[in-house]
Amino acid sequence: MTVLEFDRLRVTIGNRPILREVTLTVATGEAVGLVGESGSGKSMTVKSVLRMLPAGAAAGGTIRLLGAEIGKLDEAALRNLRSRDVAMVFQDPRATVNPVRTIGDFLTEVLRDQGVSKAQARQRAAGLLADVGVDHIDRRMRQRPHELSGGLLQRVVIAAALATEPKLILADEPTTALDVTTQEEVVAILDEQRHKRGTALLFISHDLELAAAVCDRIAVMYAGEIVEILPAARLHEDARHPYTRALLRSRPGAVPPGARLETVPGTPQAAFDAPAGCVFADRCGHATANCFSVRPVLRPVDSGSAACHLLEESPHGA
Ligand SMILES: Nc1ncnc2c1ncn2[C@@H]1O[C@H](COP(=O)(O)OP(=O)(O)OP(=O)(O)O)[C@@H](O)[C@H]1O
Repeated sequence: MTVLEFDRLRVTIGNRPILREVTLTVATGEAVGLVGESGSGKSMTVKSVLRMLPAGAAAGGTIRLLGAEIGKLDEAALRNLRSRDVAMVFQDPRATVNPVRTIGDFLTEVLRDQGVSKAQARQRAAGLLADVGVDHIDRRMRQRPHELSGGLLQRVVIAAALATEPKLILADEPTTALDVTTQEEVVAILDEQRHKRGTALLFISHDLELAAAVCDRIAVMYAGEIVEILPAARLHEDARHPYTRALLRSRPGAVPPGARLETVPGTPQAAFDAPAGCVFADRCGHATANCFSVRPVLRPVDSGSAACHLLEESPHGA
């Protein structure tokens, strides 16, 4: 069953295109990673799901969440989805948790909003903290956010996200603000808990390898478009789009220690000044005249799909 479906999602701000024809699905219990460089449109895609786009933004195409078309929901239905069926985890836990309330109040409030009694809410909150690996639970419940490290606080945010037993978690760079060891621990907790509960996950990251470690499928974004979708387990073997391959070569682990690291040539493009044809054409070492004039669409390639003329049998078929 499909939990979330983007069908040719387009977003513009003023008359600037931000997202162009984003088509992607997330199935029940599936984890999909949305990866790409800064400005590629990952956050805008996620914000579209709960109609949280910035003022002045307009969306086209359709998004279906648990069968409901997002654009057609009234405010009450949207609030229900936000408070019950979909949870969000952002980069900075300190921006999510009220700084003057205790951790216990923060968690029990989420549960009380679901109609759970006060005593039960405290018990469930303690259980959730244990699930995400928080120790000294009684003390933590009495503490305020500034008394907890970033990693610990992000665990609290994950506990709150799990509290409503959502069908889908939207995680936007949930570990970017943390140091590497803490990052791994927090990602492992998210991974373990969503597997245990069968929760679907849309995981936003600029880090391909991190996304591949926790996701079933990876969607690679560039300049407001998805250029490739492939199974995470086949990332290195099956990546075919020149941009995905360039990203993989530019990872620190891709070269032996001391060897010079490759970078993706050129600078990232924004959707609004992308060329008429392929968005990656002017950074691609293999582009032909066709790539600059005709826009490629996602087509099946190996175990996934890619939008690249060079991978098509008939280069003019797009
Ligand atoms: N409030 C806004 N007003 C106008 N343009 C915006 C706004 N927020 C983002 N953009 C533009 O939308 C495009 C996509 O941005 P988005 O934040 O979705 O990228 P991202 O891939 O999530 O990047 P990052 O990893 O840096 O968060 C960028 O070109 C960005 O400059």
